Amino acid sequence: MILEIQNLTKSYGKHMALNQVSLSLTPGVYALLGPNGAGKSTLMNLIAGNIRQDYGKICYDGKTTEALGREFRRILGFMPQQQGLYENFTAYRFLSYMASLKGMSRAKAAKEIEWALEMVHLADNRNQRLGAFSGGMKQRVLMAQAIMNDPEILILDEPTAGLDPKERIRIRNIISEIAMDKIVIFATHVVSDIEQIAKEAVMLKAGKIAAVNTPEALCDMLEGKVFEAEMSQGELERLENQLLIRNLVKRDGRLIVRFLSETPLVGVYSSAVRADLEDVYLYYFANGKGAMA
Ligand SMILES: Nc1ncnc2c1ncn2[C@@H]1O[C@H](COP(=O)(O)OP(=O)(O)OP(=O)(O)O)[C@@H](O)[C@H]1O
Repeated sequence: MILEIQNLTKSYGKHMALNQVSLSLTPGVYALLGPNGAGKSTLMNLIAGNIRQDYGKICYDGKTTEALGREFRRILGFMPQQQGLYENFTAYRFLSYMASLKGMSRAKAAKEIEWALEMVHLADNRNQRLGAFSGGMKQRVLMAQAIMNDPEILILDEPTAGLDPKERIRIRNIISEIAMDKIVIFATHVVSDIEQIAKEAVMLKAGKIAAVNTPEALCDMLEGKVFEAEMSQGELERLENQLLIRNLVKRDGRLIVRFLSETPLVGVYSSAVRADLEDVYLYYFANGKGAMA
């Protein structure tokens, strides 16, 4: 199983949302990280065939997805960003409807719905209306429709958006449980969602791939660029424009500052620390201040 994306390019009018993106994906979870507008949804919608690229191609096991047509759609599960669900439908009716859109027979649909409801822990809520579901339950029912038919490729567009930490963990656990032998693409802004489960992280920035590697290797690349230092408020004010600050903690009137910098500080003792994925995210996509990459 190999999904190859070659030079994928897509513009909306004059705005190039995706610019020559190439990726090679094999079974495992791929985290798609990037700020708002980076092109994550565009990339996922292109793979799912919801929109068409201007240039480039997508191949699955050597054949283009266009040539595969319906055959490709059968092995694909897609969870869109939360949108107006059929609020008056019960969970079961919604899933039956989605199963019929996927062309499943009644008997097959009944089996798949049971399995998917169990997987997302909504078996007891099957007869409740979606309008009465919490945000987390809505996300889980959207995930249920994506995993019906046991897809080989599973695309999840921000499945944890707007969820509390408990629901987020739940979704993450469901993903790791079903990810075996599947190519899973998981878009998120929340680094902690994917830290434990991603085989590789794809850093997407302004429509281009800024980096793609294992979380471990991405952290290795920041060796010697992440520091901690104890400083006074005055020192912080003097230095803050030179630093990309990850966080600050106050201890006994002094500040412990974790920051990214190309070089150690002059005049303040700082020690290099091991980078984590949050640091990597900040390195590529720093909010407010310019990122380093
Ligand atoms: N249908 C459209 N028409 C015009 N511009 C679009 C359309 N869809 C997306 N864009 C633009 O393309 C760029 C990429 O959008 P996209 O939704 O792919 O980003 P994203 O990384 O998924 O963002 P978010 O995290 O906010 O969902 C953005 O600048 C967006 O405004």
